[in-house]
Amino acid sequence: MDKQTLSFQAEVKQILHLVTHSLYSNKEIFLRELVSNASDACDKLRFEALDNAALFEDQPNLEIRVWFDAEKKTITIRDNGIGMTAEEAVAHLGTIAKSGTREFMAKLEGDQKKDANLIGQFGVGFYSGFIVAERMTVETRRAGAEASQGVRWSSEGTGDFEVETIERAQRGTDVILHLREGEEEFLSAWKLKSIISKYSDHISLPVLMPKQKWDEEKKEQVTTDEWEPVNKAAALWTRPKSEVTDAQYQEFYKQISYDQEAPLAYTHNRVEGRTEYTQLLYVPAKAPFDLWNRDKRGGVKLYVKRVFIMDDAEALMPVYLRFVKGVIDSADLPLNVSRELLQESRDVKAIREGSTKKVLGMLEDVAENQKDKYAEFWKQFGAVLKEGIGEDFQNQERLAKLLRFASTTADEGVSLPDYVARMKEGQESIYYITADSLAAAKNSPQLEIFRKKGIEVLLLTDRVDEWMLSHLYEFDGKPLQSVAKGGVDLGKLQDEEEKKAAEATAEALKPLIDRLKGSLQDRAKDVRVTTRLVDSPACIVVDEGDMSGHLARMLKQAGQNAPASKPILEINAEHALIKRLDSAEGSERFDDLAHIVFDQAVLAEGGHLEDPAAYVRRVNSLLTA
Ligand SMILES: Nc1ncnc2c1ncn2[C@@H]1O[C@H](COP(=O)(O)OP(=O)(O)OP(=O)(O)O)[C@@H](O)[C@H]1O
Repeated sequence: MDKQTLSFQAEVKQILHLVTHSLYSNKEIFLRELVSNASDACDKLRFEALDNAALFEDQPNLEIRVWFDAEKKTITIRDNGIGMTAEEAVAHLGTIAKSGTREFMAKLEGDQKKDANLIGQFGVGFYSGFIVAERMTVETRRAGAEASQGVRWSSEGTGDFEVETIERAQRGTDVILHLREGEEEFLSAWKLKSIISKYSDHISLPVLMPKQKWDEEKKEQVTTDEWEPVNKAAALWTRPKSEVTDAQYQEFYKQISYDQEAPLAYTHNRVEGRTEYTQLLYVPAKAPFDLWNRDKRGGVKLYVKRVFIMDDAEALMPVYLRFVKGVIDSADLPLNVSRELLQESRDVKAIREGSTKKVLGMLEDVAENQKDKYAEFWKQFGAVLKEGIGEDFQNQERLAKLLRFASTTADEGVSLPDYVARMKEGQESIYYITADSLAAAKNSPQLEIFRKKGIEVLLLTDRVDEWMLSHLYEFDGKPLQSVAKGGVDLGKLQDEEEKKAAEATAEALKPLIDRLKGSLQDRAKDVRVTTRLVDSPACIVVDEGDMSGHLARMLKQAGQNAPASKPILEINAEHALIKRLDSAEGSERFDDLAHIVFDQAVLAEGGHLEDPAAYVRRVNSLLTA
């Protein structure tokens, strides 16, 4: 191919702009990114060579070399990995933004564009070279290709790049950084070594640099022809726990997650027995921008006997733990395992179960010993963890203990064990209400009797709550009961006298109730007297088996059909408005008043009126009467 000049794809240009303008405060990461790419390229070669050993050519030892040239002001990162064809170089280094780039760029707005943390979370990879380089040249040849199929790619990291075919005997890739004015500090063996050992110690391949020697005559360090490894070259997770420092665990996390913040917790174990594997798993402190995407594959990398197999091996973690990052290295799986095989493997099932238990254990530990941290975790990931209640029956009880809610006692952080410990004598159920917002839940008329009697009610406002509750019937032997469904049965909490009085009132109001049923026959399934209200005239409840108003609204918003079931109107016999209604019986106003009472109950519950204009007309006619 003759020399061609091509344009970067729009998203790539944006990334390049961000890289050179925003990541300046942490320049040295360029070396981490490029060494990591070199290591990935070697992993890929090792993997492809499983089926085709000829790809190793005459160089079976995979390695990365880093050196600099003080005169030319260049730094070179060389790997003898998989290399790239011309098409691959064009696609990977310029015209096809990595999956997620577009979505990511769309998410960044205004000032956020300067936020290095967000950019870090995404990982800028190859382009980070332009933080320190005014030009990057890549010389590469795909393993197995002819020497005449070498490629030179070169760019100043602005609008476009050049590619041409070159002769290249050496397999793999050289990335050559032509440093910008002012970046000379990186032309130092000591500096480069210290960056490599800081960021790349765990890389499983040797990273070599030319050996330095003290020259007595020149009185300075000079570079020799000998190469020496500058990293430990043992994958972090293969090292015994006692030899890995907290700082190294944290650094490894940054590399695999692109999260600049320290993880919330991590766990590192070697599991022996029928299935043997090593796991190093992290729970992040902050949710990634695409947490809600359930199709997003998990963040766990799979290795088999230290050979990298695949990123994002989703079969290794349940979907509701998709925020977990880390590495699992199995001793049992075949090296040529595919995603499909993973789904069916019994070993994978054992690994997934073991890893799930470990993650839950980590979370329990944080919840128990670092309550503030757990509260923050809950804000970030709580709603995702709730998915587990319906998806992981085996661990449902453990998960239920990890849940946190708002309640009528506290705005956040209430656990089910907390609730149970505070239950009133004679209270048999765990009461809850679902609503669109905390304010709507708190002010719901259905809570009035519970407030009056000092009974705590959980206030659930997450979108997944309704779904979760359809899988969680009880906790600690106590049923979970909605205060907006069915009749209120406070069981032993209600004394006999109260019950008798309620029955007597119901009897006395029978004619009124019958009349109301007539007026509202198209809107209410039933009308009855209730003891659940204190200050409000009426409220809407649904039958035990029916869908709650909150869930029906959510379904409608999502464009789905909610089964049409009419609610039940409950009235407060003690309320002035109901008394007024009673005395209006027989008058022509009765119908208007009945509808107003019903509409107000719908509004108080957070519902929408089907005919708001009719409501306004009725209220106005009363106001002007
Ligand atoms: N040294 C290399 N050898 C072979 N291919 C490379 C090398 N460096 C980069 N590439 C190719 O270029 C692509 C883009 O690299 P880049 O670092 O931008 O992203 P990435 O490595 O895919 O993602 P990330 O950095 O987020 O892990 C890589 O996926 C790989 O295909």
